[in-house]
Amino acid sequence: MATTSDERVGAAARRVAAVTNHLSPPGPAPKEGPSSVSARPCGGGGGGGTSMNDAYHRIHGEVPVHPVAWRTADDGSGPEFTDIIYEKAVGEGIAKITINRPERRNAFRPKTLKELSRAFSDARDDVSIGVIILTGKGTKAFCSGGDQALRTKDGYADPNDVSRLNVLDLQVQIRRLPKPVIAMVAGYAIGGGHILHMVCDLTIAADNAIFGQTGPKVGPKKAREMWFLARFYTASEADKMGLVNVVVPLENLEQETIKWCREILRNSPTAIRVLKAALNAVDDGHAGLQELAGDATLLFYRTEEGNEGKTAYMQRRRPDFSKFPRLP
Ligand SMILES: CC(C)(COP(=O)(O)OP(=O)(O)OC[C@H]1O[C@@H](n2cnc3c(N)ncnc32)[C@H](O)[C@@H]1OP(=O)(O)O)[C@@H](O)C(=O)NCCC(=O)NCCSC(=O)c1cc(O)c2ccccc2c1O
Repeated sequence: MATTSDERVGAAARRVAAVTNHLSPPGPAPKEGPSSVSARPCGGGGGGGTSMNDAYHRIHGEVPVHPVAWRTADDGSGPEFTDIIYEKAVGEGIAKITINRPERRNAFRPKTLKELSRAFSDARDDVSIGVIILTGKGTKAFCSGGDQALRTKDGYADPNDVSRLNVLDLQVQIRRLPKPVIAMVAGYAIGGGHILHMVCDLTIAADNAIFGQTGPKVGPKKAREMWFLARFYTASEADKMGLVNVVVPLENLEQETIKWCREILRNSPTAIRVLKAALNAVDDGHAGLQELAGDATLLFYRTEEGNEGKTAYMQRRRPDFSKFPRLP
């Protein structure tokens, strides 16, 4: 039977209303904090915006933007940190790792990298932590790369130590860490410091950020331009070439970063873990696939079906997989 266009529009409107009613909570929108902003950006840039009256917002409420209370953290595995500040937010799943060498524009020396590695490892193992912020002390620099005073012909070395390019291990550690790492960038991100923000999952840049030299994530022509000409680029230019996620006024940098963390923390940790591995797998070749396959194994270990294999082995019997469906 033919339907008129009015009937079709009416039916579509009824379907939308039914879905909306189904999703709407009975009461007013939940409030999570003393002050809040929209959880989904309105318009480009992702920098927040006004509240929207859609189903997502009615159910999830606003993302709070009140400041976090930081407490000093320690991995308990070695000497006290000197080159970094390691903190965790009280009552929230956020860790913050700050390179603390502002007098050197937060250049990293091998000691800095060892401490960074310890902190990232602790944040990874802490199941209460869901997002990690990497930043630099002060507003002048995120990180100016390797400490040139400690550069040798074989890499970088602290006095009496062996030279090597030890930042490469940290890059891999961040890349493979199954939790989002957000670079919170004010001031310079140069050389090895630029690569550090590139290997983070997201970058929130202050409007005073300056980027120099790049990894493979911008278009290949732009990457070559950055490497061959060694120019510096402003936050707004970096934004245009997709090098950062959002640019915010310097005074709002931490507030905006925390808001992104809180928004991420509302989502499934397992989904985020697998998504990070899947997004990296394209560029990381076999190492990326190994990580993704490892995540599939982890999911399998957590199933009844996975447990049957282990239980049968421990009980010296054949495993019985007959009750598990062979899904199409
Ligand atoms: C970052 C700057 C553009 C900032 O300029 P600004 O004018 O604001 O500040 P100053 O230049 O006056 O610096 C203040 C103070 O800090 C010292 N300093 C700054 N950066 C470094 C540094 N990287 N190492 C050592 N010291 C630094 C500076 O000397 C001043 O000290 P005073 O005693 O004079 O007060 C500008 O500072 C700048 O251009 N910095 C150098 C940037 C640089 O060359 N970075 C190294 C790039 S290469 C790299 O990082 C790297 C490391 C690796 O481990 C790799 C491993 C494998 C592959 C590649 C690697 C790699 O590329």
